[in-house]
Amino acid sequence: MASENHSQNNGMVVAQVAVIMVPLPAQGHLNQLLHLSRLVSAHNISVHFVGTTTHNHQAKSRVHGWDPSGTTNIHFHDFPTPPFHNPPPDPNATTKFPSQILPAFHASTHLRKPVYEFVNRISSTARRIAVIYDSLMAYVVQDVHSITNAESYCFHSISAFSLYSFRWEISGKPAVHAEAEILKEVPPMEGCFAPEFAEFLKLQREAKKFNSGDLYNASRVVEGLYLDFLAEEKTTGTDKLWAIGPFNPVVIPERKDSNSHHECLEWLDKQPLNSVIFVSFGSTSSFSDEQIKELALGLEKSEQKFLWVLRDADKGDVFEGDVRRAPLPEGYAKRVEERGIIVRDWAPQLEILGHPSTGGFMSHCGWNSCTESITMGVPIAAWPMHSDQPRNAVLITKVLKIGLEVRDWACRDEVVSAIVVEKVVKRLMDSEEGEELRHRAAELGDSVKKSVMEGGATSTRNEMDSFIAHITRPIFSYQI
Ligand SMILES: O=c1ccn([C@@H]2O[C@H](COP(=O)(O)OP(=O)(O)O[C@H]3O[C@H](CO)[C@@H](O)[C@H](O)[C@H]3O)[C@@H](O)[C@H]2O)c(=O)[nH]1
Repeated sequence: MASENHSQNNGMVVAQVAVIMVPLPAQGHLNQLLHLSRLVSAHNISVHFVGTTTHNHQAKSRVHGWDPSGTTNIHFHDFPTPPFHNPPPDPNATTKFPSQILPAFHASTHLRKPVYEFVNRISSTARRIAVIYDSLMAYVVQDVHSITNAESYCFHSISAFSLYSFRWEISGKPAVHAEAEILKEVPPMEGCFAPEFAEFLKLQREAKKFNSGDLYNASRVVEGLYLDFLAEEKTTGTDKLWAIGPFNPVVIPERKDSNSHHECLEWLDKQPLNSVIFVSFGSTSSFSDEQIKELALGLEKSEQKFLWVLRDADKGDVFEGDVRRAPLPEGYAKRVEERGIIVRDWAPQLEILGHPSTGGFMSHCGWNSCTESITMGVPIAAWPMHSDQPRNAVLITKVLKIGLEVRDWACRDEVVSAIVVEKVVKRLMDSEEGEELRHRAAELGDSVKKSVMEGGATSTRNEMDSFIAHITRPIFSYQI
């Protein structure tokens, strides 16, 4: 059974390449490498997704837009880790960085030995092994370079704009190219991370021994300039860079039966075109009771339709322990029932953004949320909370001009008032300015979809083909 990616060797079928994904155990990272697994496996390449038992389960149970269990050449490999502390998030913390998941990150360092052994075992089944690892999992894959037919590719889970602007800030903000003057408006990284995260970052930096190329969940249509800057820099020890995003499906499959989808989609079915603002803050943000009350009142006063996902940030292990159910103002659900719904569980975000009734997205600007919204052509009301999000907010509102600011990062210690929420929601959903943003977002979404589906010189499709050609390139052996 020899095929494009397989050949016969003394009667044994040997694949040209097998790919091993090593994700960081946090939803926004698991999600991206799982989506990438789908894209790579579509090239008739076996993909091995390795992780802790609980996080592999999390990744599979939450994915939207396709079904990993229906894909025969994606294989999940679950590895145990020692038990880790699993505290709930603190909704009242001043820094919003999700420190509660750091014990899970540290527990994942125990994967170093089992992952090395696994790659070693798999290395005899293919001529080449391509290990694609999250830049925050360098520690785990550091021994792989001793396996002669293994190469490793570093996946950067944030936008090219954010990554470049972080590096620019760290290198002392040197003079910038005229086209990149906007970098001067990016807020400094103070307040973006918890100090304890530095230790984990250092571990990764020190372990990064070799790198065969960099992968980005980014599209040249959206971030071409910053991808070029990153390519020029070569700071990661390689001049190979592929911009193969968005990883998320760009077309949502049709819904089959009512049992297989979330009820909020049926509610959306009944709403007019572009009439609903989707409000959701990813998997790492928690709001204080006071902030939730202001947000609730602002949405109510805006008199716009809304679909609000109100849930706390993930714990390190999402399947263990209680989850806080944040209170809403007295009688709120009843008062807004004609216009809004509140979802307390995991919502099908990609499908919501792809629904024709969704006309705006109030988001914390995590990179997955940004790419999903850009792909589906939905403008964003930006409410950054931590990490790369203030940078993504600048990309969305000032570079791409497909969004408005809700939370001014400079005032991040203050509660965002109901009045601010009301005003921004009205501007986005019920004004000429909002219409223009929706128009621009739709145009960008179309270009991104074309770049994935139709190809062209600087398209995602071309870059993906180039990456696949690179990892499946012939292997020459010389005998003297
Ligand atoms: O009810 C929900 C909530 C979230 N999601 C999905 O969960 C993901 C959330 O990812 P993202 O938007 O990137 O937010 P975070 O979970 O906060 O992501 C973390 O990881 C990202 C990638 O590094 C960073 O950009 C963020 O700042 C960081 O907080 C997205 O795919 C959403 O579609 C759902 O499907 N349903």
